[in-house]
Amino acid sequence: MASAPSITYGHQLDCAINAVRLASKLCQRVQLMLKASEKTDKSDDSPVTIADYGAQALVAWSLQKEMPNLPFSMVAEEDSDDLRKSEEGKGLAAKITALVNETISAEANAGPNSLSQDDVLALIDSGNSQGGSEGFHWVLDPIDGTRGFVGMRQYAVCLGLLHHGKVVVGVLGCPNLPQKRIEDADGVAESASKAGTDGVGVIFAAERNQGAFAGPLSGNGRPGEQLQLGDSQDFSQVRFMESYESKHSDHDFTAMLAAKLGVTQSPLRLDSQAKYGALARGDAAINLRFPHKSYREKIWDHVAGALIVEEAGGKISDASGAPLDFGKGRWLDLDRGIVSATPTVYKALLQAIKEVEVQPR
Ligand SMILES: Nc1ncnc2c1ncn2[C@@H]1O[C@H](COP(=O)(O)O)[C@@H](O)[C@H]1OP(=O)(O)O
Ligand SMILES: [Mg+2]
Ligand SMILES: [Mg+2]
Ligand SMILES: [Mg+2]
Repeated sequence: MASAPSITYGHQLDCAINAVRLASKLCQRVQLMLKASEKTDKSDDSPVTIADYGAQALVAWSLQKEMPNLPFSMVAEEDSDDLRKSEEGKGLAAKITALVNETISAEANAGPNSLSQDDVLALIDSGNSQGGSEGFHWVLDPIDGTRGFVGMRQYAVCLGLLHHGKVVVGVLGCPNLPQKRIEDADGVAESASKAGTDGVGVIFAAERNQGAFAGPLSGNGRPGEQLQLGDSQDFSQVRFMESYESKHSDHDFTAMLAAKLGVTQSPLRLDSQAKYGALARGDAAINLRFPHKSYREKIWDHVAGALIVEEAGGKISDASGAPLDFGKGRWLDLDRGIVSATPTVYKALLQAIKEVEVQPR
């Protein structure tokens, strides 16, 4: 008996790539003109900019335009509450609407002013799905690493697709990431100021069981370079990555882990899921995230990057080795932190975590 054909998600991958490219264009426009007044602070003290909202609206618009006949469910970070409450919020909503329309007319061959302010607020709120382990759900972080975005460092537009709780498509748009392998922290800092120029801006894309690919963010179609991780375990040569912000991941704990493994190179500190892309193309062999104890992870911070790492041949799990379960709603419950690495290094890393007694604070 012939076996059932396996499901592929090629059309959804193409649509996700187009949506991420469009939203990345909006982010690049805003980064050129960002002012403090266009940034608000949410109740968790994280910043949000007109670009976060605009990118969320554009991804929702683009996906629905390209797949009009499919039911649409999206789990996304932002909502329009703060844009409806105050005069200041309404002013931001008007700016976001103008920005979304400008980007659509410049990049997507649509007429100017094609979306009203209400349309844009509704698109932002279309990201309010609770997700879960049944059916299809898009998962979006319109800007991951907003602090990096504001600080002219790294950030990423991160879009994934869940099918029955498993990630089947993952796309990362990284406008400030160098297209060449990162050799040192200074090089990557410099690249962020050259966004939009030759050699800067990368898109990573993966489909389950079909591999992970990278290529220039500018341009069309699927990125062409397949990523396949090597697997050396020479810890004197291995470099690890972690958050730029020590508030987001415990740098003291990771330093202890690295010492236990015999890693001597200093860490590469980057904002956002750009780290997952950098791991998948071999810029570093380990990515460590140990948030402080009170922090609860959300699925949009890991869905797209996790598939890109796995399809490049890497491993990802929580700190106990348990797989990340993205099918439980908007939150991601896990043991202590999230680790990803090349396969042999990953095994040694889990062992080192067991042996290091002190827990992240
Ligand atoms: N207190 C916090 N601890 C850990 N992560 C945080 C905290 N506040 C925000 N984040 C999120 O951490 C991620 C950035 O990761 P990194 O530190 O690796 O750059 C982002 O998703 C960011 O949200 P946001 O998407 O709003 O930027
Ligand atoms: Mg945020
Ligand atoms: Mg995020
Ligand atoms: Mg975000």
